[in-house]
Amino acid sequence: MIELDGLTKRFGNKLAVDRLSCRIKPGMVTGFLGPNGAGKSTTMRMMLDLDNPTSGTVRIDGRHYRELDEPLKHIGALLDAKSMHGGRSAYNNLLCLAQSNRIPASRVSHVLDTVGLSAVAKKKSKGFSLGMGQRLGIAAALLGDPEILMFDEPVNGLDPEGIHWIRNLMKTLATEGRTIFVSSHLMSEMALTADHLIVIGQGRLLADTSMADFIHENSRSFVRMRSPEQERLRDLLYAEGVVAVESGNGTLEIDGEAPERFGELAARHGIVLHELSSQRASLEEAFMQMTAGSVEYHAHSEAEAGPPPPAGPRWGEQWDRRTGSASGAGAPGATGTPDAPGQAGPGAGAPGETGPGIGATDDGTKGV
Ligand SMILES: Nc1ncnc2c1ncn2[C@@H]1O[C@H](COP(=O)(O)OP(=O)(O)OP(=O)(O)O)[C@@H](O)[C@H]1O
Repeated sequence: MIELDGLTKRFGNKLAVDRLSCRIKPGMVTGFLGPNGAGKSTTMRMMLDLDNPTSGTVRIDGRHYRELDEPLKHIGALLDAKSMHGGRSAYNNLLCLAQSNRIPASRVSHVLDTVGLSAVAKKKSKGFSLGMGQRLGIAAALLGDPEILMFDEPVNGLDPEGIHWIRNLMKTLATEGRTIFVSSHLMSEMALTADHLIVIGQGRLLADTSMADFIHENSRSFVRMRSPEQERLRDLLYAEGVVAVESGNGTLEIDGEAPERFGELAARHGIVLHELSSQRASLEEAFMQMTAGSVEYHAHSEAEAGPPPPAGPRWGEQWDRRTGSASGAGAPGATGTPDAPGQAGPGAGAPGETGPGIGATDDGTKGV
């Protein structure tokens, strides 16, 4: 279990994380979502004691990271796959990490096997592809066989087979009762992997809910009908007291209704239908809707912005009414500069730890 209480991080004038409180529970995959610059990485770094909170606390199984005897045995993390020592082999990178955390060397071969890198174990990691680097980072996270695992964008650079593999790995680890916390920008992937979601925007908690509830509460469900006799159909629906909105391409949309009723109605009146379908927004649409007011970095060209939304009342408007949020708000912010010196460094404070801990390599750079 990871517990955040009022976790706050300020970089100069920039409030990166704003009084974040939540529990990340064992036995499930918890997805961590937020637009660019929302504060996800900063939150994860504070969980690993790589950044000092301005205020608030993080507890890992009831204790601060620094109080964990051998941190890698409690929490494993993939934050930055490129942080391994490039001049060392995959095996030696992991061996150094194992030795400095009193983890048996036998675990090195075991985790290399788990991530599918046994064949290249003796190869220098600087020659690794992005996907191989990700796998090596995941191996490092698994090294101490920890109960808590944290992955920041784990599918970056992975091919479809690799994405499938990491998805199953996370689910299996969760089934074993571990706490799995994962951030990703790939919504379709998150929808397939996560059981629970924590969503932040501009450092603040926007949602802490099950995946099913998140999609249900933040997306519009509607029936889509398309007919070569659209006017007749619309008149018929109107006579039945049903509000149908034209949405282009000859389709009509009806909010929150069951399709059976309209199929039967059309059949009774001999109206030909070319489409009758039940629609629900995807996680991606639900996420974009929820975070619309807290997106910091917007695309401004027409091409980037995509086609204009179809006419008629949209579920976004409904959401804005509920929350009072203004869609599309937020000026482009400044890109961050490195944190001030003096923050908790690699493997900071772990009692008796002589080498790198989580988040550190022995050359002092951030690692896993
Ligand atoms: N070391 C730093 N110094 C100053 N500002 C920083 C620093 N690190 C992060 N920031 C700022 O804090 C905010 C949160 O950044 P963070 O990297 O945590 O967001 P994120 O949600 O992980 O973004 P992304 O999805 O783009 O990776 C951003 O506005 C960022 O510019």
